[in-house]
Amino acid sequence: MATVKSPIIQRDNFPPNSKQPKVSAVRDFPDGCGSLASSTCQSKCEEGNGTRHIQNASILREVGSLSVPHSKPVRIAANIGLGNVLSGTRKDSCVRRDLLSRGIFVSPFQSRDTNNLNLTVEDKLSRACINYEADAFGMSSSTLIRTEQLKDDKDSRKNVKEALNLFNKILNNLPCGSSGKDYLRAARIFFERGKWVKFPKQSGPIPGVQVGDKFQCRAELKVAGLHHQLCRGIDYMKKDGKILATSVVASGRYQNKLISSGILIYSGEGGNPLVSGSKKPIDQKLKRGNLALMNSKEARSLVRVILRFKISKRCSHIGLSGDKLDETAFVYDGLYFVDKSWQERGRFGKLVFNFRLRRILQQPKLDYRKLMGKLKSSQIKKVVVRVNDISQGKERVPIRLENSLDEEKALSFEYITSTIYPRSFKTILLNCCNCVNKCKDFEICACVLKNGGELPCNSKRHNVTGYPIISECGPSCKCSCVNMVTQNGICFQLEVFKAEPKRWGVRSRSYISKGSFVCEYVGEVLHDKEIQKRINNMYRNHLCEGGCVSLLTYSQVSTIPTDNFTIDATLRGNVGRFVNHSDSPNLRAQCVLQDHSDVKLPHVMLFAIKDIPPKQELTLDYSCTMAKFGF
Ligand SMILES: C[S@@+](CC[C@H](N)C(=O)[O-])C[C@H]1O[C@@H](n2cnc3c(N)ncnc32)[C@H](O)[C@@H]1O
Repeated sequence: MATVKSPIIQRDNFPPNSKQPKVSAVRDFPDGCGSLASSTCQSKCEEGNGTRHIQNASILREVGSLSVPHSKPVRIAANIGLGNVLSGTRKDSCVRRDLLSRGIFVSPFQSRDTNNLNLTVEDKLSRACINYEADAFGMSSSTLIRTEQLKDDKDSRKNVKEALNLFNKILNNLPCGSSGKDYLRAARIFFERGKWVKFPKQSGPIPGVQVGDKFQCRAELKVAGLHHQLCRGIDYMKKDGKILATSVVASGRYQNKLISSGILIYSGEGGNPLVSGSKKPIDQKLKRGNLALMNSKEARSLVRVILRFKISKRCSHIGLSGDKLDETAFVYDGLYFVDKSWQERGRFGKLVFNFRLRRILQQPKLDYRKLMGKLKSSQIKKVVVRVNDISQGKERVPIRLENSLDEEKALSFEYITSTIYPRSFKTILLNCCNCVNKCKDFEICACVLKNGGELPCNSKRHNVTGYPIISECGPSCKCSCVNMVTQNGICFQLEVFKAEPKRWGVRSRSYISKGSFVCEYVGEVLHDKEIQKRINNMYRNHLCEGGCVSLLTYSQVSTIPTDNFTIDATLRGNVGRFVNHSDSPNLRAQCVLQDHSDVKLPHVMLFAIKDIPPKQELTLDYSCTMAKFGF
């Protein structure tokens, strides 16, 4: 086992016990200057054609709160004429220092390299960097370029996407929720299924994963093969009897800092009372992750860096004023190598290991300002109004309402969870089956026989029948089988949102897999004559003012002749009343009998006919329904 002595450095700017800002690790520089920004150019650089100021190029950006950087970014390459330095005609001491500090030796012979003659400034610099990095990792430059090309491998990317899709399906089939525990459970199930084997740990790029890829949780990082640890920040593997770091996650729990020039100061693991498992602060030990990073420095091996973005903002809530909205995203920042390590006293006065990681230059740059902007605008900025649960606790899962366009709240109806039948309707209970436990004997089970001798759903509770009307096992059945899919209520995190010009619409915050039960279309069952009366009187003004009515006629969704009844969800209904029409819908209506046996007035249940990714609008084909009443 390697023993590495590292100097203990007491940094003046971080005295023991001093409060240092929490860092989630974000840096910010525009295209073209990020990887070239110097950590050694302090504040000014003299240039041949005038003095240029390089402001704050070396400032440690404290980025825990994802604040916009203090200084304006600088285009150092353009400002100080790197091309001339590389070709040896202009001696800019600042740039030379910068390149040398990165270990890039600018050879005076480079200018005589005939291959270099037609190269642009950037090409020259890239070439110098590739050669340097290839040397550093004991690879030829062509090896390095080949590994880069792997990232474009379409099949690998497809594989990673499929794996993540499956993970999300599992997650969304869990009994609701996307908490940390659910992520862990979903990851366990994902790997237990055996369809996907764990990627063997490897250092360097992961085929199919590209710089800038976003992940919602650590479990997704594991599924993609980027970082195998679900809790720890440093992942490592054994190679030739030594442990080497393969990836690190800068999540903000330790005092990591990202310097604007692609340098991450990564704090070692252990001894932090803020992290579960460590009760009181102690000196960090040179073992596990810390030892792995130390060995990686020696071996000059590549380390993948994943940054965690956390955006916290108060948003306008109804009922819960000033509620905090936290969104997290893990972003793959690319390959780094460890070039320096030291110990210093951390904020709890104990010794911590620090590792300086440098980003490999020959990688796509991340535009952090753009990324942050995107995250903020897509997740937070737009929320004008949010109601946490329009069902007010009546549904198993809260039904959120989000309006990012104006301040309307769409609450002018009564939320009900079961369909209201007309007074004249006489409930005739379904015949129950006598099965015990599961309905297995399809030749005897009365419920299965009503469905043509087949269970209408599979073990995943997905609807698999082509029957126009299905019978579920009812409340008086003695079995406890899967054939009660629609009786458990809504399972997905449905969200009502303002969808101009259709006004309100519905989407899911979680992934819905094909065949899943989404929700019932709940409302008042009324005769069409009564509906027409309402349209002519009660709804008239409402319609004139551009409002919507929510009607679903039985003749539209059922092939069985009905007695002209319609479900009106305009005044009383559930989330189903917000499902809009589409010619290429992702939901379909299925007639279901569960608590009564009247085939003319079944429950109308909405099932997914496609895999539906989160945030995609849920739609149904109901054009004829609207036509019936002249819309
Ligand atoms: C069941 S409601 C759907 C929710 C409705 N958008 C709302 O804001 O309450 C049906 C009404 O929505 C509107 N709508 C539904 N789908 C639409 C579409 N594709 N284009 C325009 N309007 C639509 C029509 O006014 C229709 O009468």
